[in-house]
Amino acid sequence: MPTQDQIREALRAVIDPELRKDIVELEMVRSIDVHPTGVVDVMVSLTTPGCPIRSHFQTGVANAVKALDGVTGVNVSFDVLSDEEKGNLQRKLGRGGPLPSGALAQVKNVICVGSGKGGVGKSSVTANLAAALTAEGKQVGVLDADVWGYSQPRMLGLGAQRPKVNEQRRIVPPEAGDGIKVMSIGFFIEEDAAVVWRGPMLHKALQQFLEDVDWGALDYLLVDLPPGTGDVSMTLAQLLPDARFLLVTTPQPVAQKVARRSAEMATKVRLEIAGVVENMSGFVAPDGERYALFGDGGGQLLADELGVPLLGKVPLTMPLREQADAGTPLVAADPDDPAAQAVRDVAKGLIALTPVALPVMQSEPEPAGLNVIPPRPVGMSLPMA
Ligand SMILES: Nc1ncnc2c1ncn2[C@@H]1O[C@H](COP(=O)(O)OP(=O)(O)OP(=O)(O)O)[C@@H](O)[C@H]1O
Repeated sequence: MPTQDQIREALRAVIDPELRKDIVELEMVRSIDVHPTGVVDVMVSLTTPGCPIRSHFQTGVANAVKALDGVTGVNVSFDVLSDEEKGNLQRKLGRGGPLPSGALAQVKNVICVGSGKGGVGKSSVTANLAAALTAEGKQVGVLDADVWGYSQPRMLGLGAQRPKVNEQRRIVPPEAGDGIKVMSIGFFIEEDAAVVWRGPMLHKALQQFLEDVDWGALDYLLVDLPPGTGDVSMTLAQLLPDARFLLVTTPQPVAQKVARRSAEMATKVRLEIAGVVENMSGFVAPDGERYALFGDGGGQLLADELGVPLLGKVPLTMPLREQADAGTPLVAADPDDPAAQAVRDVAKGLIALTPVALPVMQSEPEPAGLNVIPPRPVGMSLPMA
């Protein structure tokens, strides 16, 4: 059976990726209890209750302790450093200013919006959902991670913007509509220029969007993923372990099958699936008549298969497309349009699903052998105004 000291020593392997020091040195290990059965309880103190890297700590601690001889199980729980402890930590780190808790430290919920295939309206749903959440009084950011088919700047009316850098050397996201903070690769390259980068370069760009952008306090950060299950989704899953996944599909059974692959990917990388949105769910003619152009029921089928809620069925309406092209989401321009109403329902459903506060959590032991902390490559430099 390991002693407390041996466990503490093993926990030096768990690094806070933002402060770049191990959790023992940072005095974030609140308590260690070793039970005669070989079960070890570890409590870790976070700098902020909404700490986006919480599950990294959870996995890291579980793996580090489980590797010790005689350990039969690990329970990881969390609390938050007191103001005094944070002050001590600040002094220890030799910083006068506030604790650098990461660009996402004040982001309460990260929702990745994905789809199995392109063209199902994932970007339109994202832009309108951002407007709908804003209308519900939430603070919202949109990260356009659809690096090859970025469309958020256009859909949110920010086409020609160039982000600036503030005094803290953070990128300031341009704001759309009622204060929706937006970041997109589209801000950094010439219009219609093909984005040829991939692999590590992409990873760094996304990382910079997450870590070096001054997102500030947000209730929701919506991430518009590229279609499918490629590199970007995997990278983001690694960088955003606490994100949840919102799956957009169309009513056809074919689309639903493809979307399920995305869901499987999300599950594999341990992203929780929040729900399904069925888009292009019938065409509503100007006289209000509904025609099921793409069939019916695909969204519900997918939601049932995944055991998650169908959060909305967004019909095809011309104004949704027109407003996207004009740069004002339909939800903001005409909240009573049937498609806008459906997206507003999705927003309400999402809010209802979202835990409000983060109490002290008790977690199940994690399986061993997982990647604990994502690599933190040196930041790449994006051209800025
Ligand atoms: N409910 C809808 N009613 C009318 N038009 C829609 C609807 N949803 C999406 N569209 C239109 O369909 C086209 C594709 O939508 P969008 O770009 O949002 O899809 P996407 O899944 O994000 O595509 P990609 O994967 O290529 O990024 C756009 O022209 C958009 O305006």
